[in-house]
Amino acid sequence: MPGAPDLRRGGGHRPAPLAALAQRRHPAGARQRAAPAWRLRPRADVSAVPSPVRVALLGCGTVGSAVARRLQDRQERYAELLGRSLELVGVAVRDRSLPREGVDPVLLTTDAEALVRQADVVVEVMGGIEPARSLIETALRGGAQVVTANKQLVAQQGEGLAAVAAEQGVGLDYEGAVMAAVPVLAVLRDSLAGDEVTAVRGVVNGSTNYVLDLVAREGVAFGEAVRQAGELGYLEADPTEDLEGLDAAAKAVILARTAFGAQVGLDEVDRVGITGLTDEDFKRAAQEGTVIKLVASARRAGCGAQVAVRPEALPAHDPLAAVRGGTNIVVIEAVSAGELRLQGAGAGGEETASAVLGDIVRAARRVR
Ligand SMILES: NC(=O)c1ccc[n+]([C@@H]2O[C@H](COP(=O)([O-])OP(=O)(O)OC[C@H]3O[C@@H](n4cnc5c(N)ncnc54)[C@H](O)[C@@H]3O)[C@@H](O)[C@H]2O)c1
Ligand SMILES: N[C@@H](CCO)C(=O)O
Repeated sequence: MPGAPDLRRGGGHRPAPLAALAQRRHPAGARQRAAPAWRLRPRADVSAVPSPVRVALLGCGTVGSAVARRLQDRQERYAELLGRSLELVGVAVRDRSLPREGVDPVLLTTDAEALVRQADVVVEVMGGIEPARSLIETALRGGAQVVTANKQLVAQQGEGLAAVAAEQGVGLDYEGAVMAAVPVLAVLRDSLAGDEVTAVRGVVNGSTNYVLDLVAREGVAFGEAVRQAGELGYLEADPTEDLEGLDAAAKAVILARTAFGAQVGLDEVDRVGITGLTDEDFKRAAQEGTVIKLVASARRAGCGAQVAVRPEALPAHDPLAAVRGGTNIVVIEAVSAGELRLQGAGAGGEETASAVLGDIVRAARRVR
Protein backbone atom coordinates (compact mmCIF):
# COMPACT_ATOMS: atom_id res chain seq x y z
CA MET A 1 0.00 0.00 0.00
CA PRO A 2 2.01 3.03 -1.22
CA GLY A 3 2.56 5.66 1.44
CA ALA A 4 0.98 3.45 4.10
CA PRO A 5 1.93 4.50 7.62
CA ASP A 6 3.85 2.12 9.85
CA LEU A 7 0.88 0.08 11.02
CA ARG A 8 2.83 -1.94 13.48
CA ARG A 9 4.27 -1.75 16.95
CA GLY A 10 5.34 1.38 18.75
CA GLY A 11 8.05 1.49 21.37
CA GLY A 12 9.87 3.66 23.89
CA HIS A 13 13.47 3.79 24.96
CA ARG A 14 15.66 2.27 27.63
CA PRO A 15 19.23 3.05 28.53
CA ALA A 16 21.79 1.54 26.13
CA PRO A 17 22.60 -2.07 27.07
CA LEU A 18 26.00 -3.38 28.04
CA ALA A 19 28.30 -5.09 25.53
CA ALA A 20 26.84 -8.13 23.77
CA LEU A 21 27.01 -11.33 25.71
CA ALA A 22 28.38 -13.02 22.63
CA GLN A 23 31.66 -11.19 23.05
CA ARG A 24 31.76 -12.01 26.73
CA ARG A 25 31.00 -15.71 26.35
CA HIS A 26 32.79 -16.50 23.11
CA PRO A 27 35.60 -14.00 22.84
CA ALA A 28 37.45 -13.88 19.52
CA GLY A 29 40.92 -12.68 18.48
CA ALA A 30 42.33 -9.75 20.40
CA ARG A 31 39.39 -9.66 22.80
CA GLN A 32 40.18 -13.11 24.14
CA ARG A 33 40.97 -13.25 27.85
CA ALA A 34 41.79 -16.21 30.08
CA ALA A 35 38.93 -17.37 32.30
CA PRO A 36 39.45 -16.34 35.93
CA ALA A 37 40.75 -19.19 38.07
CA TRP A 38 37.55 -19.35 40.13
CA ARG A 39 35.54 -20.11 36.98
CA LEU A 40 37.66 -23.06 35.93
CA ARG A 41 36.11 -26.44 36.70
CA PRO A 42 37.95 -29.69 37.37
CA ARG A 43 38.51 -31.64 34.11
CA ALA A 44 36.13 -34.46 35.12
CA ASP A 45 33.20 -32.01 35.46
CA VAL A 46 33.83 -30.38 32.09
CA SER A 47 33.70 -33.70 30.25
CA ALA A 48 30.53 -34.72 32.14
CA VAL A 49 28.53 -31.64 31.12
CA PRO A 50 27.75 -31.41 27.41
CA SER A 51 28.47 -27.97 26.02
CA PRO A 52 25.42 -25.79 25.37
CA VAL A 53 24.09 -25.31 21.85
CA ARG A 54 24.78 -21.64 21.05
CA VAL A 55 21.83 -19.91 19.39
CA ALA A 56 22.08 -16.53 17.65
CA LEU A 57 18.94 -14.57 16.81
CA LEU A 58 18.95 -12.13 13.90
CA GLY A 59 16.08 -9.67 14.39
CA CYS A 60 14.01 -8.91 17.46
CA GLY A 61 10.65 -7.74 16.15
CA THR A 62 7.28 -9.50 16.41
CA VAL A 63 8.62 -13.02 15.84
CA GLY A 64 12.18 -12.55 17.14
CA SER A 65 11.14 -11.15 20.50
CA ALA A 66 8.69 -14.03 21.04
CA VAL A 67 11.41 -16.56 20.16
CA ALA A 68 13.92 -14.87 22.49
CA ARG A 69 11.47 -14.84 25.40
CA ARG A 70 10.56 -18.50 24.93
CA LEU A 71 14.18 -19.58 24.58
CA GLN A 72 14.76 -18.00 27.94
CA ASP A 73 11.68 -19.16 29.84
CA ARG A 74 11.67 -22.71 28.40
CA GLN A 75 15.38 -23.28 29.12
CA GLU A 76 14.77 -26.25 31.40
CA ARG A 77 12.34 -27.90 29.03
CA TYR A 78 14.76 -27.68 26.11
CA ALA A 79 17.70 -28.89 28.21
CA GLU A 80 15.67 -31.94 29.21
CA LEU A 81 14.61 -32.58 25.61
CA LEU A 82 18.09 -32.24 24.13
CA GLY A 83 20.27 -33.43 26.99
CA ARG A 84 22.16 -30.14 26.77
CA SER A 85 21.13 -26.55 27.13
CA LEU A 86 20.14 -24.14 24.39
CA GLU A 87 21.94 -20.92 25.06
CA LEU A 88 20.87 -17.66 23.44
CA VAL A 89 24.26 -16.02 22.90
CA GLY A 90 23.14 -12.84 21.19
CA VAL A 91 20.37 -10.98 19.40
CA ALA A 92 21.21 -8.82 16.38
CA VAL A 93 19.17 -5.62 16.25
CA ARG A 94 19.39 -2.34 14.38
CA ASP A 95 19.00 -0.19 17.46
CA ARG A 96 20.22 -1.38 20.85
CA SER A 97 18.51 1.49 22.67
CA LEU A 98 14.98 0.21 21.90
CA PRO A 99 13.27 -1.75 24.70
CA ARG A 100 12.84 -5.50 24.07
CA GLU A 101 10.48 -6.77 26.72
CA GLY A 102 11.69 -9.97 28.35
CA VAL A 103 15.01 -9.92 26.46
CA ASP A 104 18.19 -9.34 28.46
CA PRO A 105 19.72 -6.12 27.03
CA VAL A 106 23.19 -7.60 27.45
CA LEU A 107 22.39 -9.95 24.55
CA LEU A 108 21.75 -7.16 22.04
CA THR A 109 24.31 -6.39 19.37
CA THR A 110 24.35 -4.45 16.11
CA ASP A 111 27.14 -6.66 14.73
CA ALA A 112 25.10 -9.45 13.14
CA GLU A 113 28.05 -10.78 11.16
CA ALA A 114 30.23 -11.31 14.27
CA LEU A 115 27.29 -12.92 16.08
CA VAL A 116 26.67 -15.37 13.23
CA ARG A 117 30.24 -16.60 13.43
CA GLN A 118 29.84 -17.54 17.10
CA ALA A 119 26.73 -19.69 16.89
CA ASP A 120 25.84 -23.33 16.34
CA VAL A 121 22.30 -22.39 15.30
CA VAL A 122 21.50 -19.11 13.55
CA VAL A 123 17.86 -17.98 13.55
CA GLU A 124 17.00 -15.35 10.95
CA VAL A 125 13.81 -13.40 11.70
CA MET A 126 14.78 -9.96 10.40
CA GLY A 127 12.98 -10.32 7.06
CA GLY A 128 13.93 -8.89 3.65
CA ILE A 129 16.45 -10.29 1.19
CA GLU A 130 19.65 -8.53 2.23
CA PRO A 131 21.49 -8.71 4.57
CA ALA A 132 19.45 -11.79 5.59
CA ARG A 133 20.67 -13.85 2.61
CA SER A 134 24.36 -13.04 3.10
CA LEU A 135 24.19 -13.66 6.84
CA ILE A 136 22.53 -17.04 6.27
CA GLU A 137 25.12 -17.98 3.68
CA THR A 138 27.93 -16.97 6.07
CA ALA A 139 26.32 -19.06 8.80
CA LEU A 140 25.94 -22.12 6.55
CA ARG A 141 29.47 -21.85 5.18
CA GLY A 142 30.73 -21.58 8.75
CA GLY A 143 29.02 -24.88 9.59
CA ALA A 144 26.05 -23.51 11.54
CA GLN A 145 22.51 -24.85 11.31
CA VAL A 146 20.09 -22.19 10.06
CA VAL A 147 16.45 -21.55 10.85
CA THR A 148 14.45 -18.81 9.14
CA ALA A 149 10.83 -17.65 8.91
CA ASN A 150 11.57 -15.48 5.88
CA LYS A 151 9.24 -16.68 3.13
CA GLN A 152 10.35 -14.11 0.53
CA LEU A 153 13.96 -15.15 0.97
CA VAL A 154 13.13 -18.86 0.88
CA ALA A 155 10.89 -18.47 -2.19
CA GLN A 156 13.44 -16.35 -4.09
CA GLN A 157 16.79 -17.72 -2.90
CA GLY A 158 15.93 -20.92 -1.05
CA GLU A 159 17.28 -23.33 -3.64
CA GLY A 160 20.71 -21.70 -3.71
CA LEU A 161 20.88 -21.60 0.07
CA ALA A 162 19.70 -25.22 0.33
CA ALA A 163 22.54 -26.18 -2.04
CA VAL A 164 25.06 -24.44 0.24
CA ALA A 165 23.54 -26.19 3.27
CA ALA A 166 23.79 -29.58 1.53
CA GLU A 167 27.39 -28.88 0.51
CA GLN A 168 28.27 -28.02 4.11
CA GLY A 169 26.26 -30.90 5.59
CA VAL A 170 24.11 -28.60 7.71
CA GLY A 171 20.36 -27.93 7.90
CA LEU A 172 18.24 -25.04 6.63
CA ASP A 173 14.77 -25.14 8.19
CA TYR A 174 11.86 -22.74 7.58
CA GLU A 175 8.62 -24.18 8.94
CA GLY A 176 7.64 -20.74 10.30
CA ALA A 177 7.77 -19.24 6.81
CA VAL A 178 4.52 -20.91 5.72
CA MET A 179 1.28 -20.79 7.73
CA ALA A 180 3.07 -19.75 10.97
CA ALA A 181 2.05 -22.29 13.66
CA VAL A 182 0.61 -24.88 11.25
CA PRO A 183 3.27 -27.56 10.53
CA VAL A 184 2.38 -27.90 6.85
CA LEU A 185 5.94 -28.23 5.54
CA ALA A 186 6.70 -31.09 7.95
CA VAL A 187 3.57 -32.89 6.78
CA LEU A 188 4.40 -32.41 3.09
CA ARG A 189 8.11 -33.15 3.45
CA ASP A 190 8.07 -35.97 6.01
CA SER A 191 4.63 -37.45 6.62
CA LEU A 192 3.69 -37.53 2.92
CA ALA A 193 7.17 -38.41 1.62
CA GLY A 194 5.94 -41.82 0.51
CA ASP A 195 2.76 -40.54 -1.12
CA GLU A 196 2.19 -38.39 -4.23
CA VAL A 197 0.76 -34.97 -3.49
CA THR A 198 -1.20 -33.66 -6.45
CA ALA A 199 -2.59 -30.36 -5.18
CA VAL A 200 -2.50 -27.91 -2.30
CA ARG A 201 -5.11 -25.21 -1.86
CA GLY A 202 -5.64 -22.89 1.05
CA VAL A 203 -5.85 -19.59 2.86
CA VAL A 204 -2.19 -19.01 3.72
CA ASN A 205 -2.07 -15.34 4.63
CA GLY A 206 -3.33 -14.40 8.10
CA SER A 207 -3.54 -10.63 7.77
CA THR A 208 -5.61 -10.53 4.58
CA ASN A 209 -7.93 -13.20 5.98
CA TYR A 210 -8.34 -11.07 9.10
CA VAL A 211 -9.11 -8.02 6.94
CA LEU A 212 -11.58 -9.83 4.64
CA ASP A 213 -13.32 -11.37 7.65
CA LEU A 214 -13.72 -8.06 9.46
CA VAL A 215 -14.93 -6.23 6.37
CA ALA A 216 -17.44 -8.93 5.37
CA ARG A 217 -18.78 -10.00 8.75
CA GLU A 218 -18.55 -6.87 10.84
CA GLY A 219 -18.71 -4.13 8.21
CA VAL A 220 -15.38 -2.65 9.41
CA ALA A 221 -13.82 -0.24 6.90
CA PHE A 222 -10.98 -1.81 4.86
CA GLY A 223 -8.32 0.65 6.11
CA GLU A 224 -9.34 0.18 9.74
CA ALA A 225 -9.20 -3.61 9.36
CA VAL A 226 -5.68 -3.31 7.92
CA ARG A 227 -4.66 -1.11 10.85
CA GLN A 228 -5.94 -3.72 13.32
CA ALA A 229 -4.09 -6.51 11.50
CA GLY A 230 -0.93 -4.45 11.93
CA GLU A 231 -1.56 -4.00 15.64
CA LEU A 232 -1.86 -7.76 16.04
CA GLY A 233 1.59 -8.23 14.44
CA TYR A 234 0.11 -9.97 11.38
CA LEU A 235 1.40 -7.64 8.66
CA GLU A 236 4.77 -7.76 6.95
CA ALA A 237 7.13 -4.79 7.45
CA ASP A 238 5.84 -3.72 4.02
CA PRO A 239 2.06 -4.40 4.16
CA THR A 240 1.78 -4.36 0.36
CA GLU A 241 3.37 -7.83 0.45
CA ASP A 242 0.24 -9.06 2.23
CA LEU A 243 -2.36 -6.92 0.48
CA GLU A 244 -1.07 -7.54 -3.06
CA GLY A 245 -0.76 -11.28 -2.53
CA LEU A 246 3.06 -11.40 -2.63
CA ASP A 247 3.30 -13.01 0.79
CA ALA A 248 0.77 -15.69 -0.17
CA ALA A 249 2.56 -16.18 -3.51
CA ALA A 250 5.90 -16.80 -1.76
CA LYS A 251 4.21 -19.35 0.51
CA ALA A 252 2.54 -21.02 -2.48
CA VAL A 253 5.91 -21.32 -4.24
CA ILE A 254 7.41 -22.96 -1.13
CA LEU A 255 4.40 -25.27 -0.85
CA ALA A 256 4.74 -26.31 -4.52
CA ARG A 257 8.46 -26.92 -4.08
CA THR A 258 7.95 -28.97 -0.92
CA ALA A 259 4.90 -30.87 -2.18
CA PHE A 260 5.96 -31.70 -5.74
CA GLY A 261 9.59 -30.60 -6.00
CA ALA A 262 8.37 -28.07 -8.57
CA GLN A 263 10.73 -25.23 -9.51
CA VAL A 264 8.33 -22.30 -9.76
CA GLY A 265 9.54 -18.70 -9.69
CA LEU A 266 7.64 -16.05 -7.76
CA ASP A 267 7.09 -14.20 -11.05
CA GLU A 268 5.37 -17.28 -12.49
CA VAL A 269 2.59 -17.15 -9.90
CA ASP A 270 -0.73 -15.97 -11.33
CA ARG A 271 -1.29 -13.34 -8.61
CA VAL A 272 -4.06 -10.92 -7.68
CA GLY A 273 -4.23 -9.25 -4.25
CA ILE A 274 -7.16 -7.87 -2.27
CA THR A 275 -6.68 -4.12 -2.81
CA GLY A 276 -8.87 -4.12 -5.94
CA LEU A 277 -11.90 -5.46 -4.05
CA THR A 278 -14.78 -2.98 -3.80
CA ASP A 279 -17.78 -2.54 -1.47
CA GLU A 280 -19.81 -3.84 -4.39
CA ASP A 281 -17.84 -7.12 -4.40
CA PHE A 282 -18.51 -7.67 -0.68
CA LYS A 283 -22.22 -6.76 -1.13
CA ARG A 284 -22.65 -9.17 -4.03
CA ALA A 285 -20.89 -11.97 -2.14
CA ALA A 286 -23.21 -11.47 0.86
CA GLN A 287 -26.30 -11.50 -1.40
CA GLU A 288 -25.15 -14.70 -3.09
CA GLY A 289 -24.27 -16.40 0.21
CA THR A 290 -20.59 -16.61 -0.69
CA VAL A 291 -17.47 -15.58 1.23
CA ILE A 292 -14.50 -13.77 -0.33
CA LYS A 293 -11.15 -15.36 0.54
CA LEU A 294 -7.63 -14.88 -0.79
CA VAL A 295 -7.02 -18.39 -2.12
CA ALA A 296 -3.55 -19.78 -2.83
CA SER A 297 -3.34 -22.92 -4.92
CA ALA A 298 -0.64 -25.13 -6.37
CA ARG A 299 -1.43 -28.04 -8.65
CA ARG A 300 1.09 -30.50 -9.99
CA ALA A 301 1.45 -30.15 -13.78
CA GLY A 302 3.96 -32.55 -15.33
CA CYS A 303 7.35 -31.80 -13.76
CA GLY A 304 6.18 -28.36 -12.70
CA ALA A 305 3.15 -26.79 -11.08
CA GLN A 306 0.44 -24.24 -11.73
CA VAL A 307 0.48 -21.77 -8.87
CA ALA A 308 -2.06 -19.00 -8.27
CA VAL A 309 -3.13 -16.51 -5.62
CA ARG A 310 -6.37 -14.62 -6.09
CA PRO A 311 -9.52 -13.56 -4.25
CA GLU A 312 -12.39 -15.96 -4.82
CA ALA A 313 -16.04 -15.86 -3.77
CA LEU A 314 -16.46 -19.29 -2.16
CA PRO A 315 -19.68 -21.12 -1.37
CA ALA A 316 -20.30 -21.48 2.38
CA HIS A 317 -19.68 -25.26 2.27
CA ASP A 318 -16.09 -24.82 1.02
CA PRO A 319 -13.72 -25.61 3.94
CA LEU A 320 -11.76 -22.46 3.11
CA ALA A 321 -14.86 -20.29 3.57
CA ALA A 322 -15.15 -20.93 7.31
CA VAL A 323 -11.71 -19.76 8.51
CA ARG A 324 -11.93 -16.62 10.61
CA GLY A 325 -9.49 -13.87 11.55
CA GLY A 326 -5.80 -14.73 11.32
CA THR A 327 -6.50 -18.44 10.93
CA ASN A 328 -5.05 -20.30 7.94
CA ILE A 329 -6.17 -23.54 6.34
CA VAL A 330 -4.70 -25.82 3.72
CA VAL A 331 -6.35 -28.72 1.92
CA ILE A 332 -3.82 -31.23 0.59
CA GLU A 333 -4.73 -33.84 -2.03
CA ALA A 334 -2.55 -36.92 -2.21
CA VAL A 335 -2.97 -40.10 -4.26
CA SER A 336 -2.98 -42.54 -1.33
CA ALA A 337 -3.97 -40.33 1.60
CA GLY A 338 -6.84 -38.62 -0.21
CA GLU A 339 -7.79 -35.22 1.17
CA LEU A 340 -6.10 -33.84 4.29
CA ARG A 341 -6.85 -30.56 6.05
CA LEU A 342 -4.56 -28.58 8.31
CA GLN A 343 -5.78 -25.47 10.08
CA GLY A 344 -4.50 -23.07 12.74
CA ALA A 345 -2.89 -19.74 13.54
CA GLY A 346 -1.42 -18.31 10.35
CA ALA A 347 0.31 -15.24 11.76
CA GLY A 348 1.43 -13.57 15.00
CA GLY A 349 4.66 -13.49 16.97
CA GLU A 350 3.93 -16.15 19.57
CA GLU A 351 2.25 -18.46 17.06
CA THR A 352 5.11 -18.21 14.56
CA ALA A 353 7.60 -18.68 17.40
CA SER A 354 6.07 -22.14 17.94
CA ALA A 355 7.25 -23.23 14.48
CA VAL A 356 10.60 -21.44 14.73
CA LEU A 357 11.32 -23.02 18.11
CA GLY A 358 10.43 -26.44 16.70
CA ASP A 359 12.99 -25.87 13.96
CA ILE A 360 15.55 -24.70 16.54
CA VAL A 361 15.12 -27.94 18.50
CA ARG A 362 15.47 -29.95 15.27
CA ALA A 363 18.58 -27.97 14.36
CA ALA A 364 20.05 -28.34 17.86
CA ARG A 365 19.72 -32.12 17.61
CA ARG A 366 22.11 -32.01 14.63
CA VAL A 367 24.77 -30.03 16.49
CA ARG A 368 27.62 -32.27 17.63
N1 LIG B 1 4.75 -11.59 12.01
C1 LIG B 1 4.31 -12.77 11.61
O1 LIG B 1 3.19 -13.16 11.90
C2 LIG B 1 5.19 -13.67 10.80
C3 LIG B 1 4.78 -14.99 10.61
C4 LIG B 1 5.59 -15.85 9.85
C5 LIG B 1 6.77 -15.40 9.32
N2 LIG B 1 7.13 -14.09 9.52
C6 LIG B 1 8.41 -13.67 8.94
O2 LIG B 1 9.34 -13.50 10.00
C7 LIG B 1 10.24 -12.44 9.67
C8 LIG B 1 10.17 -11.38 10.75
O3 LIG B 1 8.84 -10.92 10.83
P1 LIG B 1 8.37 -9.94 11.99
O4 LIG B 1 6.91 -9.86 11.88
O5 LIG B 1 9.00 -10.32 13.27
O6 LIG B 1 9.00 -8.58 11.46
P2 LIG B 1 9.36 -7.30 12.31
O7 LIG B 1 9.46 -6.19 11.35
O8 LIG B 1 8.44 -7.19 13.46
O9 LIG B 1 10.78 -7.68 12.89
C9 LIG B 1 11.95 -7.69 12.16
C10 LIG B 1 13.01 -7.06 13.02
O10 LIG B 1 14.25 -7.25 12.40
C11 LIG B 1 14.97 -6.04 12.50
N3 LIG B 1 15.94 -5.96 11.43
C12 LIG B 1 15.71 -5.81 10.12
N4 LIG B 1 16.86 -5.75 9.45
C13 LIG B 1 17.85 -5.86 10.37
C14 LIG B 1 19.25 -5.87 10.31
N5 LIG B 1 19.89 -5.71 9.15
N6 LIG B 1 19.96 -6.01 11.45
C15 LIG B 1 19.33 -6.16 12.63
N7 LIG B 1 17.98 -6.17 12.76
C16 LIG B 1 17.26 -6.01 11.63
C17 LIG B 1 13.91 -4.94 12.40
O11 LIG B 1 14.39 -3.73 12.94
C18 LIG B 1 12.79 -5.56 13.22
O12 LIG B 1 12.90 -5.24 14.59
C19 LIG B 1 9.84 -11.95 8.29
O13 LIG B 1 10.60 -12.62 7.32
C20 LIG B 1 8.37 -12.38 8.19
O14 LIG B 1 7.95 -12.58 6.87
C21 LIG B 1 6.39 -13.24 10.25
N1 LIG C 1 2.16 -11.35 7.07
C1 LIG C 1 1.98 -12.75 7.18
C2 LIG C 1 2.58 -13.26 8.45
C3 LIG C 1 2.58 -14.76 8.53
O1 LIG C 1 3.40 -15.32 7.54
C4 LIG C 1 0.50 -13.07 7.12
O2 LIG C 1 -0.30 -12.16 7.27
O3 LIG C 1 0.15 -14.24 6.93
